[in-house]
Amino acid sequence: MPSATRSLPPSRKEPEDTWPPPLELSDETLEERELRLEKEREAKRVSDAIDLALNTEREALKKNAHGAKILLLGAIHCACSKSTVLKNFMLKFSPTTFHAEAEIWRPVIHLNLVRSVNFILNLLSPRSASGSTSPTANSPLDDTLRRLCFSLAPLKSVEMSLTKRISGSASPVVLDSSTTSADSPYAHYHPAKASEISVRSGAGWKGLLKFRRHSNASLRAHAQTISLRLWRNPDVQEKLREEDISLKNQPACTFLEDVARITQEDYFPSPDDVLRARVSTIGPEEHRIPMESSLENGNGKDWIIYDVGGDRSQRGLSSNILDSLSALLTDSIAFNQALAEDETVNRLADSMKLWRMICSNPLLASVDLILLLNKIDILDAQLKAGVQFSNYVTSYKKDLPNETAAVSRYLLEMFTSLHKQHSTKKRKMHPHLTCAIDTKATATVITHIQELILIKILSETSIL
Ligand SMILES: Nc1nc2c(ncn2[C@@H]2O[C@H](COP(=O)(O)OP(=O)(O)OP(=O)(O)O)[C@@H](O)[C@H]2O)c(=O)[nH]1
Ligand SMILES: [Mg+2]
Repeated sequence: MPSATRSLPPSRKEPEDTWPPPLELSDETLEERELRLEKEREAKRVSDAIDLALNTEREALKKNAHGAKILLLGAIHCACSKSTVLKNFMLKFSPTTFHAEAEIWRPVIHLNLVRSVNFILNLLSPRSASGSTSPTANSPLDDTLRRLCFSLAPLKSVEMSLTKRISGSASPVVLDSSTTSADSPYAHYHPAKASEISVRSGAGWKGLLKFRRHSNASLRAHAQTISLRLWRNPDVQEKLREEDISLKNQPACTFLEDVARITQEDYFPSPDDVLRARVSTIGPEEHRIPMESSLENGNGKDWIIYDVGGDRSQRGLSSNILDSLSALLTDSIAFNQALAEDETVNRLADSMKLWRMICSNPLLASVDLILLLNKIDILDAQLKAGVQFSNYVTSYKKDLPNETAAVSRYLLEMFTSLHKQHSTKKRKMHPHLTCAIDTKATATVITHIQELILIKILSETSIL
């Protein structure tokens, strides 16, 4: 028989560190009490071991983890704002680095300007008889324009030397309308078809530009002629209208408005200039964005953005980035343009196809999706200019308003419903309509993305 002794002697106290605090069990025998305490000590040992393991894991995660990993998706060579979105991230999170690098964009901005000028000169020049597609082919160039073309002819070699500096080769990787000869099939400029100077991924091309400040003396010498006699020349503007060319929708071409400012000897590119500067990137890139303010991201870690590139049929995802926390599709709302590589495919339709593929990709099933539909400013300008959205997107009824608010709502509904239909698991998506060259508006969108991602990081590291 077990001892019948029941209550504890009142004088005996539990040690202070006993966990959990003793229960007052007046009918507990001494043996039962010992047994209970042993069980409680064991439970505490297990609980402490779990806490220690969790803390060690949390610390290891904090040490090794990056602030966030983002997979940047978007068609290549579509000028769908991938690089511009990246520049916005850099400006927001790493303003000192952004400003330090601004100088590198100076020759790019000058090249953008020179190419716009040479494109116009190409358009005005008399074409060779064979293969010409220009309406100016048969009309004699008036004397003033001829003299103008002659006086700006040296800019061809300025373009070549800038191209060489930036891409490392005198001829661009891909030719575009501004540099093509008169009988080239590109003699007609079309924004969707215009390929541009391209640089290979990596920071190599920036390295090339870092240490040598290029002289823009030749460009400066022609600044007045470019601005007053060419760009503000009503005949030239008329010619562009006849050809149905809107350079104003090409941010890199809008440097024509700023010739005097950007050709000054001490010109230093502003953030807006850097965002408008255009150089096409080839190949996948990994961008590490250091956080300058640890307050901004909570733990001061670098953010890594993978621009995985891809093509229309397949977007390769490598296994080492599959644990990426978020995927961000950046695309432009190009409802009235065709793909450069296939004239029969509408770019908006292609964007939707890509979005469908991303939503249904099993590898991304658990990844948060963020959608940035860019160039809302161009959409707005086109609708205001009378371009009918319903002519290109036939599911948009003709009696619906041809206005930015209604069209944007419709676009968001289309992308949201594709997400719902094609996601294999239930998850949220975060859509935004943006103008990526508007730094202020984009900063707000990035703050929103940042909050989403930080909540996710914190919950994954069990801090929340
Ligand atoms: N108006 C306007 N222009 C934009 C917007 N986003 C980007 N751009 C401009 O469009 C051009 C192309 O943008 P990028 O960011 O270089 O496009 P990308 O997707 O990196 O293009 P690739 O490197 O060729 O694949 C640049 O001159 C940008 O300044 C926008 O929202 N509105
Ligand atoms: Mg790019």
